[in-house]
Amino acid sequence: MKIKSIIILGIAQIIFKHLIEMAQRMAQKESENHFNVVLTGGGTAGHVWPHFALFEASNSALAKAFQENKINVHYVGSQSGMEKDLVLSNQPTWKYYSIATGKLRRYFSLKNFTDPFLILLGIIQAFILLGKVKASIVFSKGGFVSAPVVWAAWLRGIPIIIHESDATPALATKLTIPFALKALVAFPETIKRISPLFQNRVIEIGLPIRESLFSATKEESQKYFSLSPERKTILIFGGSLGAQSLNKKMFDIIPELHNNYNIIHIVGKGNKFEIPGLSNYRQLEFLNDGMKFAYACADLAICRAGASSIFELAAARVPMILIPLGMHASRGDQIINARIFMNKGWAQSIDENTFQNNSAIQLIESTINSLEERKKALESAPTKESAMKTADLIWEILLKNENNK
Ligand SMILES: CC(=O)N[C@H]1[C@@H](OP(=O)(O)OP(=O)(O)OC[C@H]2O[C@@H](n3ccc(=O)[nH]c3=O)[C@H](O)[C@@H]2O)O[C@H](CO)[C@@H](O)[C@@H]1O
Repeated sequence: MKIKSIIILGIAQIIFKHLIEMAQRMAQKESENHFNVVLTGGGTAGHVWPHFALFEASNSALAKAFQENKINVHYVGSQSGMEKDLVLSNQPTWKYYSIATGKLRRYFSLKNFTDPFLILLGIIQAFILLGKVKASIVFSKGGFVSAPVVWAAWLRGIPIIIHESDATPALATKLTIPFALKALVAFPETIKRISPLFQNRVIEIGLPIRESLFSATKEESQKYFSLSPERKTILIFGGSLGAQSLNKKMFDIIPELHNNYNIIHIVGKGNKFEIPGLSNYRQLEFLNDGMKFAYACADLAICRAGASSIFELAAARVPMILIPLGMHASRGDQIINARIFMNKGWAQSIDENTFQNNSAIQLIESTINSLEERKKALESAPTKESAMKTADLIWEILLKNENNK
């Protein structure tokens, strides 16, 4: 009886030891294979969608690892910026965290006295958060929310990659580049605008574009908007927030354009305006997944010259008339973006003050008469390769960092 108990106890001990070892091995393997990728960027959609593109890049190791649950994605944005809505409504498996944000203005505002404290609070919140989620890497797409996250990541010694979409570096890029391991740029022209001190970390990579944007056909898109397949379609939009002054100019000429064309007009949240009696005119505030239908059925786009919009349109081979946001409301980034696209033959660019009434209609008509030629010129524009290149670079740095631990 005693011998029997000793044998049973012995076997139980062996099984127990084996189970513990197995659990330890699994935990070790889990931590070896698990990365915590932290994404940040916000304010407008151009600072958010490129993140999505990385995880849609088919065949990229990063996207595959994410599908195999080897990557946790954590998004750090603001409490009220549009990044929150876009992430929460489109990415159910990503975790969203908001931090305090403050703006660094180059003009007088009473908020200039309080915002530095918000920025400091944002840095502290981001520092705690990055530790809590055990961040393996930070990828920043710019916007005011991103700088505190990058600074906090630097304090923690986490590798940082930043990306600038525009041809001229934004303030967030200038403030974060000293702390970044790599600074990616969409336009080759941006490189010369970056301080010589940081040139060694700059890589021209293009602009990551979501593959899903190209998943719709013209026919299904015409059905989606209930538009006549007999007519050419003009897509009008002013970036992700809409552009009130551009909308006003368009409202003046839409009744006449409507005689010959289908029109999809994205006016921006809160900018709806009723124009009665136009059966081939569709007015929307913002398109989420629907943007793929807008690109698939557009024969011509009339829009601002935000970087994501113009790279996406070029990739979708949609001829464009660009009306860049002027110096009165920006650092002039869109003017330069538009000029570069125009010089390459990928777009036409016109000053907002010159674009009005009859001359605007003439420009639109003449562009529609030369669509084939313009589409041909667009064949030299980049398509989806940037998302894959960016995702690969992030993956490479993740692995390298893991091996050096
Ligand atoms: C006013 C302002 O600050 N503009 C800047 C901001 O614009 P913003 O981010 O709005 O402009 P972008 O053209 O870069 O991006 C717009 C994005 O919104 C998407 N979209 C648009 C309409 C819609 O209904 N649904 C939708 O998803 C487009 O597909 C595109 O991906 O960031 C850009 C990138 O740094 C800059 O070039 C712009 O100068």
